Amino acid sequence: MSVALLWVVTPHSEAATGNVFLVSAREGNCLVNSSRALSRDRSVPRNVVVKKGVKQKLSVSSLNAHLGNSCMRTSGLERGRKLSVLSSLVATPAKDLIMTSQQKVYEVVLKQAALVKRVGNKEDIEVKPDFVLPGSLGLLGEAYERCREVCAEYAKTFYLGTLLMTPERRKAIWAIYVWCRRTDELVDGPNASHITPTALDRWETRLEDIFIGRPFDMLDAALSDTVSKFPIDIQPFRDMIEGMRMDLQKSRYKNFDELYLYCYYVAGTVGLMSVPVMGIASESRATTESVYNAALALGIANQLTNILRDVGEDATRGRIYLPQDELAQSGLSEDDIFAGKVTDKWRHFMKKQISRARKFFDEAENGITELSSASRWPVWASLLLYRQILDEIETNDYNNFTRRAYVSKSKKILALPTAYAKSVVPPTRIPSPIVKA
Ligand SMILES: CC(C)=CCC/C(C)=C/CC/C(C)=C/CC/C(C)=C/[C@@H]1[C@@H](COP(=O)(O)OP(=O)(O)O)[C@]1(C)CC/C=C(\C)CC/C=C(\C)CCC=C(C)C
Repeated sequence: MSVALLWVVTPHSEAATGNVFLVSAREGNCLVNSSRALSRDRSVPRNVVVKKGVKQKLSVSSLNAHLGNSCMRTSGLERGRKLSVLSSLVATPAKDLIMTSQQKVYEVVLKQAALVKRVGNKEDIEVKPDFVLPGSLGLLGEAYERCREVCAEYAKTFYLGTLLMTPERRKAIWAIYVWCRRTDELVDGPNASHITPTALDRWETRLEDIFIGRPFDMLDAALSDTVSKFPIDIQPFRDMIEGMRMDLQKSRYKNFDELYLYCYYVAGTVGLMSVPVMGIASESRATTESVYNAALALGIANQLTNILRDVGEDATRGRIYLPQDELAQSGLSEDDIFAGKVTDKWRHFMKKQISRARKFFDEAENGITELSSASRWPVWASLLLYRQILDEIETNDYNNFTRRAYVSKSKKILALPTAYAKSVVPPTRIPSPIVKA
């Protein structure tokens, strides 16, 4: 993965403003809001303030490099390791035995949908204006600007799509994107070999701090502001970190149930984080749950596609993100994957995997139409572009061992007007079996 150079702000002076006191905890970009009075209660207004600093050229991975240092001295370490989604979802071991990963994840979907229903998710969501303290004028704006730059650098097409969204929504999506990208970089970036479960625990502590309005650095501050404005729950963020833990510990998946859970953790979560920002169209008659389910499906579809594209590359790292029982059913062994020979058995296996990924894309499609109008185009574009990777694997005669399936620039450009045409289709108006409760 390429590592783009980014401009980030490094605080260089301490600033005390009202009851919010920002301290540069070390030379790096560590922001600590010392106001312990800040409540966990989401109804209490939280001020996210970032400190003015000098610009320094850094990479995304170097932004995470301080994870092992003193900035993590704060309370979170004492809080101990967080419970995994499984333990939070499954009340009893007996229940654990009978629930599939899809059922467990669906409980998260219901929880997220309920939150949005409670808070309300009108298309014209009223976003609170930035609360700017004297001396911090525009710093939040600067934080979002850094997020915009990361997004524009790493995800060009998607970034263009976000420009169609309302300014508040697009800023929020950039902030979420940056947090996801940094989280992924922990286990997938150049410093990945140094990442330990403890480092991920610290990252989770930092996440908790973001949600209580105590951002550690500039980029965290943007997310802190975002989660104070939109009905976004912390669970999908925690779950993404859980996915990174899984990646550290596990390199084989017994069956699709195990793989599904991994895909939820690292990608389905992105869908759940994004919908509260994107908004559901006010005229939509679909249930909130069904829209969240579609968002989850798009994340799963993207991740399955990603896995199928990268089989060869992952194998060189000793990783096989494929259901082992299905490999065996097709008469394939691990050695066949490491040998990397395209055989009829492999083609047969791949056809089944591609067909499953396409089903998840199909499931996502209906949900996109229910999103607020300005959010539909970037999501359609992302679906069409990612789904084409599956077509390219077929074009490569299923050689995903030594050939990377890639969608040409011209095909990408062609997909954009198609995405636009799909995005102008209005949401369902007639009540359907999945009408809002
Ligand atoms: C419009 C849109 C796509 C919004 C999502 C924006 C967002 C917050 C993206 C974060 C993506 C990210 C960096 C995730 C970290 C984990 C990860 C890397 C997941 C893989 C993404 C692909 O990234 P890439 O091709 O760069 O992979 P490499 O790192 O190079 O290997 C994933 C495959 C998952 C991405 C998942 C999504 C984009 C979920 C999309 C779902 C929605 C936006 C919900 C839409 C709503 C409905 C109702 C369908």
